[in-house]
Amino acid sequence: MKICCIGSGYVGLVAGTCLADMGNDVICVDSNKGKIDNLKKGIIPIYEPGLKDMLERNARVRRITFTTNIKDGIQKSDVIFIGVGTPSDLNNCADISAIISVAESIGKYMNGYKVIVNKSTAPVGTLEKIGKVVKSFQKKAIRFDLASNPEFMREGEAIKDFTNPDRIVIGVQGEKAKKIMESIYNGISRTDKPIMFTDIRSAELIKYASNAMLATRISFMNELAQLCEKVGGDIKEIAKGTGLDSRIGPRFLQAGIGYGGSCFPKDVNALIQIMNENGIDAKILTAVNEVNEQQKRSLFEKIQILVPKMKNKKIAIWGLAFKPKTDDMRDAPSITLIKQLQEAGAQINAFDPEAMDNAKTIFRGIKYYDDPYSAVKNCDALVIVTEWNEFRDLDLKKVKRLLKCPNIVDGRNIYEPKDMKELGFHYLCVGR
Ligand SMILES: NC(=O)c1ccc[n+]([C@@H]2O[C@H](COP(=O)([O-])OP(=O)(O)OC[C@H]3O[C@@H](n4cnc5c(N)ncnc54)[C@H](O)[C@@H]3O)[C@@H](O)[C@H]2O)c1
Ligand SMILES: O=c1ccn([C@@H]2O[C@H](COP(=O)(O)OP(=O)(O)O[C@H]3O[C@H](CO)[C@@H](O)[C@H](O)[C@H]3O)[C@@H](O)[C@H]2O)c(=O)[nH]1
Repeated sequence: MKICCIGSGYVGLVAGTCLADMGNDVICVDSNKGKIDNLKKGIIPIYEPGLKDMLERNARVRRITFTTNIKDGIQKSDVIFIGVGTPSDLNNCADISAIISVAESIGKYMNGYKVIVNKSTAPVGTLEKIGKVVKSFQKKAIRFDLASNPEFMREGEAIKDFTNPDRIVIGVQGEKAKKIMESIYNGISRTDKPIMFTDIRSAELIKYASNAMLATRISFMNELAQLCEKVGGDIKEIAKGTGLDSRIGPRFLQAGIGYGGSCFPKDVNALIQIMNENGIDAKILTAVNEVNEQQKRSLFEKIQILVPKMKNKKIAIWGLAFKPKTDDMRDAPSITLIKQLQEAGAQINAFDPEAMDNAKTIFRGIKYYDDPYSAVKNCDALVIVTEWNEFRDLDLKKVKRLLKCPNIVDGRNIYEPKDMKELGFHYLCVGR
């Protein structure tokens, strides 16, 4: 199948590369010339395990190519995947202007039947808008079909999630487009993963419902963690004990410093706005959001317990990315924390295995270090913000020797409170 992926960000690039690896001919289009120039040279704009190898393998045989020429991409393809960004606008609604601009180009340049597939997360009704815009920009009537195929990949696990997903959701009308979509995902469906065909509006809502449900679980556990800190109890034991109920399941029950990233915060907000616009008071999701904001701020309050006067104190931070195995800083809880620390007059020493280059575009006045040990030297406290695996096995006796004061605030519960006490740390974590 000849496929064009418009938007070569996280989703477009990972989906495009995997689709090429499944035997399709893929053209990746992006309006950002610098990004495309780099991709042509094999420079990948994101850190995603496994992506570089897969991309190189497919680029070598030209199964995947890159261009800024959207007309070319559209005309040479049978199926067009839209994967452009849908950031929050000033009212916290999803801004779909990039999708609409792509729809205009598709209408203008299409030269034969196409299946137009939206992969970007967008409000219910967006696919119908895309259809109207495409039609209104056509010079003569050319048939096309529409599909909503939301993407559920997680950053850091994106290749695995795309090639071995729990489900593939496709909202589509018409047998022809359904067959084409089925054949694209044949490689995946053969491994017994179900393709769920549904109506277009349900497909659009399934995406928001999934992210909002997961965010709800996290906020619920974070609120319970606050209770544990008042009355005793260990939130990790509570997650384990409740997660053993097969109706609940163990995943996405980790209390921490609040959810971040390019999806949960913006998608929860967008669903709240969609509900409000339709006269529904989004009580649950409003609370999910509020608990998350509170949880992000709570880390600073814990540091203050150990370091009451923050002015000119040195605080080491391990982990800046919103989660491990990515260099993505979008809506990372580290941004809230570092702002609070800097306002209180603290100096920041930071280390992250992958996200420091991106962090440098966000923060001012921070010192970056090449390894976790150098970052803690002479600091008044160490704060664990992202649970990179490499932080779990470090020499904590060495960390204690290097710190000026043996204070650790562990926002991700990666260590055991009992072990830390035995090692002589003043150790605060979340809900235990
Ligand atoms: N990041 C994720 O893990 C993830 C997972 C599932 C779904 N999503 C959703 O997928 C969509 C894309 O997310 P992302 O993280 O890949 O975004 P991104 O910001 O990383 O990438 C979007 C890309 O689209 C390009 N673009 C914007 N307007 C364009 C235009 N008119 N023509 C061509 N290119 C254009 C940008 O230059 C950018 O490279 C969003 O709706 C997001 O919510 C993201
Ligand atoms: O038990 C948990 C699990 C996650 N998180 C936090 O939640 C955020 C999101 O994590 P995760 O879902 O792993 O990362 P994303 O890459 O943002 O993926 C989410 O958002 C994507 C974009 O919509 C979807 O495609 C994915 O299915 C969905 O998991 C991060 O800040 C995590 O630290 C917790 O605090 N506790």
